[in-house]
Amino acid sequence: MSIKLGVPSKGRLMEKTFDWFGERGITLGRAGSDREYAGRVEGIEGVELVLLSAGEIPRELAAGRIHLGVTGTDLVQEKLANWDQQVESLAEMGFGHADLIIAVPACWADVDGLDDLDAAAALFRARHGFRLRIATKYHRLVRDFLRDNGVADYQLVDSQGATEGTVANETAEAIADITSTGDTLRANHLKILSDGLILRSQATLFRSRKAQLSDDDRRVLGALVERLKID
Ligand SMILES: Nc1ncnc2c1ncn2[C@@H]1O[C@H](COP(=O)(O)OP(=O)(O)OP(=O)(O)O)[C@@H](O)[C@H]1O
Ligand SMILES: O=P(O)(O)OC[C@H]1O[C@H](OP(=O)(O)OP(=O)(O)O)[C@H](O)[C@@H]1O
Repeated sequence: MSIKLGVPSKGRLMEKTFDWFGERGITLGRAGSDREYAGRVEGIEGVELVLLSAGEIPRELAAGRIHLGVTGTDLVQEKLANWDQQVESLAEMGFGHADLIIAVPACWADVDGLDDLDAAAALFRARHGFRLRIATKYHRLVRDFLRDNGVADYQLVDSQGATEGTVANETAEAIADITSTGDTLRANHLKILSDGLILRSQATLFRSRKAQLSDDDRRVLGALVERLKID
């Protein structure tokens, strides 16, 4: 047996994760070409690298198929009910920062915060006969946040990408999505609600609370955590 470490298989998160481990003396890399999803680990024995979609890492951790995994806090909290019972956050890694926010058309002069959104939603329903639509892929986080903030008269519509475009395309009136520079929101004439921050996310190293560990695995995990200087 060995400790399985799940890392995003492409893009910004993968490269920065490789750098983060590299700075701590553990070299991660692809086994072969850029297209190959097998990984290699140098600098520690008994650790196996598994390259996965960032969006699948939460589920793999919760199922216990990987012992450790790197992904965004947004994806863990969205995809796992009672996420902290299934995984433990070991280290915030200082990259992949993104804020999950609610945004509305910049031209909605009367809507600044959630109370205004609630009022606009009631008006919208009375006028159009259906609920104001909020496009998102973060259904759990958005539903919980709006419930906790007393906004009820809306419906979520699923958007798995290019979410900011749904307002111009008239498939939604508002959106909930992640932003980092704010460029995509500005380009699509959207503004963030003044109290519309749902979650601050960053890349995080998680440990599965569900994965089985042999005595050897426990030793390797202890050594790895020590090497990564995690308290
Ligand atoms: N513009 C951004 N700036 C910083 N972090 C971002 C940005 N966009 C996404 N992220 C973060 O990266 C993670 C998502 O990465 P990625 O887009 O590779 O995942 P995914 O779309 O679920 O993966 P896949 O397409 O392989 O299923 C999330 O945790 C998110 O918060
Ligand atoms: O604030 P910004 O720096 O402009 O970044 C925000 C954008 O980045 C993400 O999209 P991504 O590139 O992952 O594509 P997606 O639309 O497929 O989610 C996110 O969904 C926003 O659209």
